[in-house]
Parts: sequence; structure tokens; C-alpha cells
Amino acid sequence: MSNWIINHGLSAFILVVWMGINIFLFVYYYLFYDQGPQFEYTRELLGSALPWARAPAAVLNFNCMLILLPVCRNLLSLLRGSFICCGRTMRKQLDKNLTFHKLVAYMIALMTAVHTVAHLLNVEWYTNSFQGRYGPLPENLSMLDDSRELNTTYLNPIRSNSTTPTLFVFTTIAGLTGVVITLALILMITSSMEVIRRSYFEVFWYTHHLFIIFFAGLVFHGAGRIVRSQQVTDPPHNNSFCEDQPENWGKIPECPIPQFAGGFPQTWMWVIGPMIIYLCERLLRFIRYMQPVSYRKIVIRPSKVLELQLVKPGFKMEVGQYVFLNCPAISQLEWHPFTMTSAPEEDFFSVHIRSVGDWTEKLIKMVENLPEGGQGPKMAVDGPFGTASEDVFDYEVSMLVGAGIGVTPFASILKSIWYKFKDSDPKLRTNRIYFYWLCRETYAFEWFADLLQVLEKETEERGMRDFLTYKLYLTGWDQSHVNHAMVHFDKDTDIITGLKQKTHYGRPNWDKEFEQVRQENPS
Ligand SMILES: Cc1cc2nc3c(=O)[nH]c(=O)nc-3n(C[C@H](O)[C@H](O)[C@H](O)COP(=O)(O)OP(=O)(O)OC[C@H]3O[C@@H](n4cnc5c(N)ncnc54)[C@H](O)[C@@H]3O)c2cc1C
Ligand SMILES: NC(=O)C1=CN([C@@H]2O[C@H](COP(=O)(O)OP(=O)(O)OC[C@H]3O[C@@H](n4cnc5c(N)ncnc54)[C@H](OP(=O)(O)O)[C@@H]3O)[C@@H](O)[C@H]2O)C=CC1
Ligand code: HEM
Repeated sequence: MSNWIINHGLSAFILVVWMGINIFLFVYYYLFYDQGPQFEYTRELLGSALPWARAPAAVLNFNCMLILLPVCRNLLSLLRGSFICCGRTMRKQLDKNLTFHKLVAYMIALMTAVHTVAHLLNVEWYTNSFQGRYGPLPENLSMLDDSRELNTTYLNPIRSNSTTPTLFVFTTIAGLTGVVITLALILMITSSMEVIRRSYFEVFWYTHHLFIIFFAGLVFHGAGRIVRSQQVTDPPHNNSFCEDQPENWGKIPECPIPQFAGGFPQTWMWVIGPMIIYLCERLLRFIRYMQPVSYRKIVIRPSKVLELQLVKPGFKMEVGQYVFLNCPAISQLEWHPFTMTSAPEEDFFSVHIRSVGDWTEKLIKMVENLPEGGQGPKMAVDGPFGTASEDVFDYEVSMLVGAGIGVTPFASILKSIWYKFKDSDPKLRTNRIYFYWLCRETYAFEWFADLLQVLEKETEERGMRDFLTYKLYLTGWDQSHVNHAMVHFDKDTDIITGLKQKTHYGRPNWDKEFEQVRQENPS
């Protein structure tokens, strides 16, 4: 339980608070519209469809305020940097930004559905009230119109028999913006499904930019002030003189003509702040796009991996962080994330890019055709982002597990450890590292074999053989690999990696590995 609290306690707390606010807003505004005296006559026309439309609107305001914040990467980095006081738990929490973004988005989708259905019913109920289908009072209330001479104001926005619900929806600000917002949302959410994002990231990415339409529609959605409330409810109008005798309205003092007005649109107040923050985010990205980035070194590694060593003035990183790269020669709009494999101690930063799809393939092809020593294509760098994995250095024993190119964060950590070794950095509390790297192809190990070789030599020379235990697993092996290994089993170094520690075949037996680590580190 204590582990669960350490690992998930803060996330659970944030979820409970977020859900609590949603529930509070829904219940509070449902009761406000369901029981408020100022909506007594509005409810005569709309019944419970009124609170069912307005309560979700309040929850939508809250979540539309939140939805942009988790994707303001630079804001998160600023917060992450300032959370030194709250330490790793809060900083790690910020890494769950996209999970929270999706959660808020699903709440928006749910509330949009309820809000839309309720408002479509409202339009129907307004029409029926105007046509007298709900009895004299709704009909009389619907006959009220804005008139200075008669000192009346309207309650029912449908004020003619020729106005059908469909016509109403497409000729009012609320209806039109509502349709636009809902369509944008449906397209964004459907294109955001994992299966689309995995296979057609660009479809997701470009469709996602409908969020601009979504927010533009949202800001104006309430401008029509369609839902109206009674302005004076004391004395209450629903006394025997008034309620069913509109002929008395305005003729006897106990029964003034009921006055109505629409509510002040609020959504823009909820979303304007996050919209400005997000705008700054994109502005900062553009400024970074304009900053010069030069190539220090370009290395084509085996297994279609490209190592880029880049230099950007003023760039600072921490181990395990990632950057977004944009190569205008491939696409002006696409930014792709890559984890940095250099150490903060180096005067450049590097990434190892594995060719997996169109963008990475095009980049590697462009670089492969460069003349010797030629500069690569213009590259823009945004970042660094992500929680630094520097916490690794706070633990006496650390287990690092990388799979395929997912090893890149650990390359940065291992390199940084080497520098800390060289400088006998007192901050380095780590006295044991277990590094596991699983790859499908033998060549992949070449990406960082030289780094492991240097570390192996360095730790030996310092009499710290036990400092680094690394285990490389070749999971895409066949009999030829095993035969080859058997023939050379007596060699000092491994036939695949040239390292002292022999490569393992297949996937690790984690129970055994954890047991071994536990036994070797009893304290
Ligand atoms: C935090 C992070 C760190 C990463 N670090 C590395 C690394 O060090 N080395 C490395 O080789 N790869 C890394 N990747 C993966 C790398 O971003 C993708 O391989 C690359 O974006 C694929 O682009 P593509 O157009 O060539 O492939 P596609 O065929 O378009 O996509 C292949 C996969 O990458 C995802 N993807 C595509 N474009 C993007 C994008 N703009 N943003 C996020 N995901 C995208 C797709 O969802 C799909 O799952 C990292 C990804 C993340 C999220
Ligand atoms: N978070 C980060 O900082 C980064 C993340 N990445 C991500 O890392 C991933 C690596 O991709 P790629 O290079 O193509 O990897 P590969 O698919 O080439 O290799 C994955 C390796 O992991 C093994 N593996 C997969 N699942 C398990 C499991 N459940 N238990 C044990 N071993 C497992 C595979 O073994 P088998 O052959 O038996 O399937 C294989 O050896 C990408 O999705 C990339 O986005 C990349 C860089 C940085
Ligand atoms: C109301 C609905 C939504 C809005 C307004 C919205 C808005 C945004 C915005 C503005 C970004 C930032 C783009 C950038 O600057 O990098 C973003 C990113 C993202 N959104 Fe949404 N989104 C919504 C719904 C969703 C849903 C339903 C999902 C997934 C289920 C999703 C997944 C993502 C992901 C994965 C990213 C990060 C893309 C990247 O940086 O690689 N979003 N969203």
C-alpha cells in the first residue's frame, strides 16, 4: 500500500479533486436551474431539459479551461523546473500530462453529448410552447415579445410559427456555433484514437488543430443569451392573481408584467486565460524554430539509426529529457520527439533517430546523401522537455531497462555517470547500476557498445567492477546465433558486442533478475 501511495497517491488525489469539482459544478448548477425562482417561468416552457442543459455547460466551462494546460509543454517545463521544492513526485506527475489531457477531453465529450441533446429538446419544447401545446401559461409566456411601448420582454426565443427547430439551430449564434463546436470535437476525438495516432499520426495531428475552431466557437457560443430568466421574482409572480391570468399582468399591482433577460455569456472568461498561455506556447515554439542549430557530427549507425550531434546556443539539458525536432525540408509543421543521448556535461546534445516511418526515413535519406563533412538540413529544436531522470543519481542502486531505441534515455544517464566519475562528482550517490538492454537485432547493440566499453574500462581501473552490471538481451535470435556463440564461448569478449559481459538470448526472467538484485543489495 505504501508503494502504491508513493507511486500513485498524487495522481489519485488529483483525479479525486478534479472529479469532485466536476460533480460539484454539475449538482450545484442542476439545482440552480431546477429550483431557482428566476427560472420558474423558463421551466414552464422547458421542464427539466433546462437544468440538464445548463449543468453540463458549467462542467464544460471548467474542462475547456483545463484542456489546453496539459499540452503547454513549456509551461510544464517551467513548473517542473520550479518544483525543486516539491521534488520528484510532483515533477513525475507532470509527465502524466497527456493522460490528464485525454481524461479532460473525454469529460468534454460526455458533457457535450448531454448538453447537446438537452438543448435540442429545449428547442423542441420552445417550439411546442409557442404553438400552445403545453397549455395557456407556456403559450402566454411565449407570446411576450420585446416591446418598449408595452414594457414587455420575450422569454421564448421562438417567436413565429415559421421558425422550425432546424431553422432555429442554423440561424442563431448558439445553434450555429454549437453545431461547429460539436463537429470539430467529433473529428478531433475520433482522429485521436490510439489506432489512428499510431498509424496515421499526421491525420491525428492536423485534425487536432480543429481545436482552433473549437475554441473560436466556444467563445461566441453563449453570445446569443438564449436561456432567459425572470428579472424580478419578489414578490413571486406565481400567485393566484398572476399565474393563469395573463390578462391581469400589468393591470393590478400584485401582478406586474414578468420581465426576462438572457444571462451574461461566461465561457470566454473560463477559457481566455489558457488560450493566452497556449498562444504564448506556440509563439515560443516559433521563436525556437527561428533559432540557429548547427551540426557538430552526423553518424549513420547500424539498424537504420542516425546519430545527430547538434549545437544550439544557450541550450541546457538534464539526463533523460527529450526535444522536438522540426526539419522544414521535410515538413514545416511536423515536430517529432527524440530523447537526448548526450550527457548534460557535454557542450552539444545528441539524438539517436531510428527510421520507423516517413519523417525519420526522409531525414535519414537526406543525411545519407550528404557530401563528406556536409552540414545536414536546417533543423529546428524545441525543448528540452520531460522530467529529467536525474533522480537515478539519488538512489544507491538503480535498475535501468531499455528496449530497442528506447534505450536512449539510459545512454544519456550512463554517459553522465561517466562524466561524474571522471570529475569525482560528490553528488553521485549511486554506487550500483544494473542496466538491461533488449534488442531484436544484433547490430542495434553497436549504437552504444562503445559507451559501455568505456564505462567497463573506467570502472575496472577504479576498482569498481561491481558498479555497473549490464545485461544485453538479443531477443530476435535464431540457431545460427547460438551456434556462433557456442563456437566462441571461450573468448574473453562477447562475439556480438565485443564487450566482456556475454549477450543473453531471449527476454530476461525478471523474477530471477529482481531476486539477484535483491540478494546483492540486502540493505
Ligand atoms: C517522448 C518520446 C521520445 C522518443 N525518443 C525517440 C528516440 O530517442 N529515438 C527514436 O528513434 N524515436 C524516439 N521516439 C519515437 C519517435 O518520435 C518516432 O519514431 C517518430 O516521431 C516517428 O516519425 P515517423 O513519421 O518517421 O513515423 P510514423 O510512421 O509517422 O510514426 C511511427 C510512430 O511514431 C509516432 N509518431 C509519429 N510522429 C510523431 C510525433 N510527431 N510525435 C509523437 N509521436 C509520433 C506514431 O504515433 C507512430 O506510433 C520517441 C517518442 C516519444 C514520444
Ligand atoms: N521514452 C523514451 O524516452 C523513448 C521511447 N522510445 C520508444 O521505444 C520503443 C522502441 O522501439 P524499437 O526500437 O522499434 O524497439 P524494437 O521493437 O526494435 O525492440 C523492442 C525490444 O523490446 C523487447 N520487448 C518488447 N516488449 C517486451 C516485454 N513486454 N518484455 C520484455 N521485452 C520486451 C522486444 O523483444 P521481442 O523481440 O521478444 O519482442 C525487443 O527486443 C518505441 O516505441 C519508441 O517510441 C524510443 C526512444 C526514447
Ligand atoms: C476538446 C478536445 C480536445 C482539445 C481542445 C485538444 C487540444 C489539444 C491541443 C491544443 C494540443 C497541443 C498541440 C501542440 O501544441 O502540441 C493537443 C495535443 C494532444 N492531444 Fe488533444 N485535444 C482534445 C482531445 C484529445 C483527445 C480526445 C485525445 C486522445 C484520446 C487527445 C490527445 C492528444 C495528444 C496525444 C496530444 C499530444 C500530441 C503531441 O504533442 O505529440 N486530445 N490537444
